[in-house]
Amino acid sequence: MSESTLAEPAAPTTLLETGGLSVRYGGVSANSDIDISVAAGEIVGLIGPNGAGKTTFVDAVTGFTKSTGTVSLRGERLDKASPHRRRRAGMARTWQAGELFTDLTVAQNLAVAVQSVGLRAMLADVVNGSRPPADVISAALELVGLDDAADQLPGELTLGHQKLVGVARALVGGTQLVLLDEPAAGLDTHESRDFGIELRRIAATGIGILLIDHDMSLVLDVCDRLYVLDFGRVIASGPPAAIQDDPAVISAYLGSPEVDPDTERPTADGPTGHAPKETP
Ligand SMILES: Nc1ncnc2c1ncn2[C@@H]1O[C@H](COP(=O)(O)OP(=O)(O)OP(=O)(O)O)[C@@H](O)[C@H]1O
Repeated sequence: MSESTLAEPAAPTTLLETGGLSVRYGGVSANSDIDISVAAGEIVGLIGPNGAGKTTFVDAVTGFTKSTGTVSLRGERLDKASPHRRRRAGMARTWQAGELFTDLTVAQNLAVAVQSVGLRAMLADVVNGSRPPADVISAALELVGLDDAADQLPGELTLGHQKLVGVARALVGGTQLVLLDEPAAGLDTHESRDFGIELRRIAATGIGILLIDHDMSLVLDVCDRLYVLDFGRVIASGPPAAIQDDPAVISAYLGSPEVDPDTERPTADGPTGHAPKETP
C-alpha cells in the first residue's frame, strides 16, 4: 500500500476565521476579543442569552457594523471590505426579520438576492456563459430541497419551507459560508427537526454554517461545535455534549437545567438572558 493511501484525511478547509473581533456601541462592549472559526462542511452554533452579542457578531463579520480585529474567509482578509465585497467573496447572512416578499414567487424572491450579489458578478457569469441567473436560482433552491417550489408563492408553502427559502436566498451566487440569525424562529418541534435535517444536507455539500438560535434542541442536534457568548465574550466552546455540561454555560445561559424527559436535554425555553455590562 502506498504512503499516500495511508495518509490521514485532509483537515477541513477553514472558511471563516475571526481574530480578536470587538465591537463597541458607546459604553457597551457588544463583542470583546472574539476568535471563532467555521470550516467547510461544518455547522457551528453561536448561543447565549438575549443581548449577549450574537447578532452583533454576525453584523461585524458581514461588515454591517464597525469592528476591530480580523475577519478572514479562506485566508483572505475582509475586515476592511464593504458588506458587498464580503458577499461577493462568498459569505452571506440572513436577518432576524427576514420575511419573504409575499406577492413574489419563490424564484422571484431569490432573484432579488441575485441582484444584491452584484450586477458585475452576474454579468461576468452571463458573458462567460457559465451560469445564467435562472441556474443560480435553481441551484440555491436545490440546495434546500425546494427545486419544485420555484413558481409558488411563499404563502402556499409550509412555514418550515418558507424558512428554507430564506436560507436559499442567502445561498444564491456560490455562497461558501452562511450566517443564519435565528432561522428557525416560530417553528414547532417537528418543523424544527426537519429544518435541521436540511441544514445538515446543505453542510454536506461543503458549505459552512454559523447558526444562531434559541431552539436548543435544534442547536444541540445539528451543530458540530458550539461557542457560547455572555456579555460579549466567548465563555465556552466545544462539541454540544461538553457545552451542555459546562457549569459556566449552565449558569449563564441554560439555567437550572429544566430537562425534557424525552430527550434528556435542556428544554428549548428557559434562557432569559441579560444585556452586556456597561464598560467605562
Ligand atoms: N446598533 C446598536 N446600537 C447600540 N447598541 C446596540 C446596537 N445593536 C446592539 N446593541 C447592544 O449590543 C448588545 C448586544 O446585542 P445583540 O443584539 O448583538 O445581542 P444578541 O445576543 O443578538 O441578542 P438576542 O438574542 O436578543 O438577539 C446589547 O446590549 C444591545 O443593546
